[in-house]
Amino acid sequence: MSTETKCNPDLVRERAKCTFDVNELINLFYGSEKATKERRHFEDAVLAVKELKDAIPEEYLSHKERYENGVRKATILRDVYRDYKAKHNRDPPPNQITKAVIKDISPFLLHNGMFVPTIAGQGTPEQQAEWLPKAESMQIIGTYAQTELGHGSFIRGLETIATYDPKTEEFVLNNPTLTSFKWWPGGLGSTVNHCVVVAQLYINGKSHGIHPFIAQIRDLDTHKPLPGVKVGEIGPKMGFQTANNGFLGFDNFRIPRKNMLMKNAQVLKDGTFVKGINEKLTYGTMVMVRVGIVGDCSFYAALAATIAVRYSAVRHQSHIKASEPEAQILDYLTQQHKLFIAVASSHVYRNAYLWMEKMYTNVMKELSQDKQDNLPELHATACCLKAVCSRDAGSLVEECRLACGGHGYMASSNLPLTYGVTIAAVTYEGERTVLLLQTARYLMKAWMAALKGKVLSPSVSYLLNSLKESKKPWQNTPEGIVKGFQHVSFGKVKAAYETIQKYMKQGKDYEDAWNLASVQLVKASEAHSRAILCEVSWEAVCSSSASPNLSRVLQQLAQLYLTYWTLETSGDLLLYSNITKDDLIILRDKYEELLVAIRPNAVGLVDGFDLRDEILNSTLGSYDGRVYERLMEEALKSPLNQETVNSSFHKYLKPMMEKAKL
Ligand SMILES: CC(C)(COP(=O)(O)OP(=O)(O)OC[C@H]1O[C@@H](n2cnc3c(N)ncnc32)[C@H](O)[C@@H]1OP(=O)(O)O)[C@@H](O)C(=O)NCCC(=O)NCCSC(=O)/C=C/CC(=O)O
Ligand SMILES: Cc1cc2nc3c(=O)[nH]c(=O)nc-3n(C[C@H](O)[C@H](O)[C@H](O)COP(=O)(O)OP(=O)(O)OC[C@H]3O[C@@H](n4cnc5c(N)ncnc54)[C@H](O)[C@@H]3O)c2cc1C
Repeated sequence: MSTETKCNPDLVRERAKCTFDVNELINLFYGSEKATKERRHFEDAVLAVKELKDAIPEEYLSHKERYENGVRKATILRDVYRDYKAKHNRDPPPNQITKAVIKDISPFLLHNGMFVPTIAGQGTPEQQAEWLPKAESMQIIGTYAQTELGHGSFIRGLETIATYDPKTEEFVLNNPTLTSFKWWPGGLGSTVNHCVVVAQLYINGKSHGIHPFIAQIRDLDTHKPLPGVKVGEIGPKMGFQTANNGFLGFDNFRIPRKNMLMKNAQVLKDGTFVKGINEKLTYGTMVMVRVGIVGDCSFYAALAATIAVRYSAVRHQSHIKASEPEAQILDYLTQQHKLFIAVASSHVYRNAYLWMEKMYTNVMKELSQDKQDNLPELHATACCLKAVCSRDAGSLVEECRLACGGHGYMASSNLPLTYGVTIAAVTYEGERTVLLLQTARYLMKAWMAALKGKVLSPSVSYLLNSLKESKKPWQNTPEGIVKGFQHVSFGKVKAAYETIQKYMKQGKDYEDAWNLASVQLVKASEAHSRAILCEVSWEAVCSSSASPNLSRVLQQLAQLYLTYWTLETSGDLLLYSNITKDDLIILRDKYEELLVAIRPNAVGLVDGFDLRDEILNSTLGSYDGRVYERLMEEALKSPLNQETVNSSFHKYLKPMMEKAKL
């Protein structure tokens, strides 16, 4: 990081005000002092590679150049990872340095994030032995090709067909319609030579549902599509420009029988289909990635908050009091209201991610012993937390962007790109509403079990408690607020269930009643997520090992999150809990007190995310606060500023002006 001496004086003053040890926060956030050291060491190693530095900002490159530059850097980055592993005999520590290098999304994202994990999670030991070493060493490059032009959410409706031919012991892949073409997979456009293809399995004319197959689609030497493969790139998007999303269709393309990933279901040589213990295990990679997305949301909220808080400390505009100099915009309570929730939410998502990761690891361990009891809870929880955190994180990033005024609209602030990337997670890996409805299915089942007095899984056990206990008077404490959110969830789950029952009594069948109640069902899932986020994050803060100085600030942040959402959803709380108008007024005042209490530590808190300038990649957010200098330096990089007079003057403007004289 830059030295204090070169810093903008406002930031120096802000840092001097901080009441806790920033290094302690960094170590707590990333797990330990050792983890911080290792992460920084790895980031240093990456940033020392000269070839990874861009000559001009990516925005000035064409679509094609941007992709090619992305691949170039992704391959260099991959070498750094390999060298680290060879030297240290372990993978590099978790880090976000790809953001400093690729800036947008790596064309290898799907290779590392879904191709390799699907082989590991869905392949037999023999299949793993065949493909994992090649994939991990990048002898082959892959993606996860599931979504099609016609179907993304409803994967049982996928149209890609894999027909087993017992004579040759091969599967024949076909995309019989335009809508059956794979559409979206990252890296598919021009990068990968292999993919996991999710296709409908047919044996002797009988359908056996969707399964994952490994297909080599390009020649390893020439990179040309193999005969029977039609593949290409889908074009520019709102973000993900360097992710190289592509399309793919097969025409009687044959792959050997061993290319069906058979850890779960199997096809024997003679065409006998052997069912797996649970067909939903085929969806396993998606569950893993949804858990990871909660962690990504923490990162994106931290990144946007760091940029916007530092900028707000440096930016002066207008007066709070006419007699005083222009105020730092961070001193306006409205600005604190916009920004501190992003800081607080990043911590909440981080704690929720760590909690989910534990649940995921436990369930995976249980599944390896053929125990599936906790899989539905994992699926339901990953669905709703992914859905709620990604939507909230997108809104927080956008709010941070807006909070930077006009400069937040500059690409060089990195907030527009960050918004494009963050908001994509609302859709990919399961569209928000669709995932919330998955959780609602689970909540309805849990509710029916609660009505029968059955024991419920831990994440929904509050439904049973709320059913048994009479509603207690509201308590304006963090624990009281957590209970309040559980009451809201309880109330919404109950109301959605009763709405379904009402429609069924009116003669509707269950599916129609479900559709008619689905707005309520989605709201019930959201409320359930909020209750989890509040409970998990408050418990994490209470049990943390932080020093008293840091603990005080972390508790303030957690309380800010709880109070913010109490005020945002006060209507729900008035409907479903014993909160009163007076309680809400007390909490409104408390919320304002929290903003004021957090204000002196705002810069220290974002320094505590330890995101270096290269990762922030922002004119507004750098550690030294040289905002105006950087804005000008970046503007001067525009190709339009490399010439005094642009040729369009002679071609168009001058003739127009001369015509106008006639
Ligand atoms: C919406 C889905 C889950 C519906 O699937 P479907 O087979 O139609 O299931 P049902 O709705 O009928 O539910 C049956 C039953 O199964 C349970 N279940 C569903 N999924 C899982 C699961 N993963 N694990 C465990 N159990 C599961 C469900 O709860 C039901 O249980 P009941 O007891 O109530 O009967 C499905 O179609 C789906 O997942 N859709 C989303 C598609 C998606 O996420 N695609 C991602 C593509 S890859 C991508 O986007 C990559 C992005 C880039 C990046 O990551 O960076
Ligand atoms: C940036 C990005 C990267 C991606 N990368 C990949 C990849 O690498 N590999 C891959 O396979 N896929 C990828 N995808 C595809 C992604 O997984 C799908 O777009 C996603 O699952 C949503 O599916 P859909 O597009 O079919 O949306 P749709 O399902 O068509 O959604 C459209 C609308 O219909 C509603 N809707 C749909 N079904 C229901 C229902 N049952 N009940 C109520 N409402 C419903 C939705 O709520 C939404 O409002 C990517 C997508 C994006 C944006």
